[in-house]
Amino acid sequence: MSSDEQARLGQLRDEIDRVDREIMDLISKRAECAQEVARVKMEAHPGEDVFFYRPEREAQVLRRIKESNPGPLSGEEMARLFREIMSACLALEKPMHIAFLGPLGTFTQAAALKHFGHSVVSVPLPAIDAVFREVESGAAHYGVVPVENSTEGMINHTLDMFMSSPLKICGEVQLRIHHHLMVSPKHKDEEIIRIYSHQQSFAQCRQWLDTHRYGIERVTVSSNAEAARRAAEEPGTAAIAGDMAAELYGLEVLAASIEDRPDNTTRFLIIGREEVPASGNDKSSILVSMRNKPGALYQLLEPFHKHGLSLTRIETRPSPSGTWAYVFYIDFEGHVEDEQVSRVLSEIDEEAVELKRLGSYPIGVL
Ligand SMILES: O=C(O)C(=O)C[C@]1(C(=O)O)C=C[C@@H](O)C=C1
Repeated sequence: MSSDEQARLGQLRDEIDRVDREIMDLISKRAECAQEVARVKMEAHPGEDVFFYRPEREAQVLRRIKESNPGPLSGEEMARLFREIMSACLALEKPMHIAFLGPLGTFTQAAALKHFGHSVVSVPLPAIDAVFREVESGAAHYGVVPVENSTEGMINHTLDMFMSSPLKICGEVQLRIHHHLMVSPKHKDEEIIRIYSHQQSFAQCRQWLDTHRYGIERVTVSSNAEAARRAAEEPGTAAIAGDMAAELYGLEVLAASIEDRPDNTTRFLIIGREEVPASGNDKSSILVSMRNKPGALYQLLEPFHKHGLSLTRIETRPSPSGTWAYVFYIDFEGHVEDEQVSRVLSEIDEEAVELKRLGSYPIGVL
């Protein structure tokens, strides 16, 4: 290294050290403000269940950061940094217990960390209904469950849980899903005779498997983290799973991003016990059952058209009790506090056998 280069780097690193100290002082000031916010909330609601996590406020903060970011870091990158700062500030107020479809290393865990940041207590559970129960009982503050995949469609188990659960949808988060074929470095010289994965992951990589690993036995297991765990132990096996599972079980990636569609994305819902106030850019979800008669679907959709509300999804599910002919799961833009939304809902209510409001929540920011 030339002495000129050394001198220049020395100056720049001194500058970086100075900036780091300033950032640290400012983050500490921000954390003290969050602690003060917690005191104010507790004083205002003595003896009550205080909601420290404010999804609408977090969405507003992250949106503002993205919009006002001067660069050169991208808006997404800057928002991710602030996501972690807010997560640490919230943990000072109250550490959040987040239940999710486990085990550790699943895409649902990755979605939970993307949404809440890393300063949370992770509660991996073996099934979607167990996540609902954990939040319903109050053992976890919030839950994270997958609801739809861009390649494979809806996750019906999650939709069906809302028919009986009192929980509300408090948020959504989308995750680009990259699947990798992975093996244990201990067994990598052996011929692969079996591949483990979750049924959804097999479906999302079907064409790649048919082209590149045709004829190898495919064994479906409960999650792709479980697939990675098995591949780590059993010689002659591989797993299809994501980065977190590869890291957790020390597997080596043989073929990366083998999903058939490059835009393969899963949407996850955040479930909780309380309703979320409007954030300024929100979505709502409802379950509606209509009488089995001609024009029922038209009657259901007409108020949305009349009041100019955009539907983002409509799904039909079979009724759990024989009394409902159809159950429609509907997502649309807007918040129940909006006048048009409350008009649409009361018009639907007049025609429906049952209307269940699942919640209004900020449109995913990250
Ligand atoms: O504004 C609040 O209510 C806070 O508690 C502060 C704060 C933050 O760090 O900005 C922390 C947690 C909440 O989820 C939202 C925002």
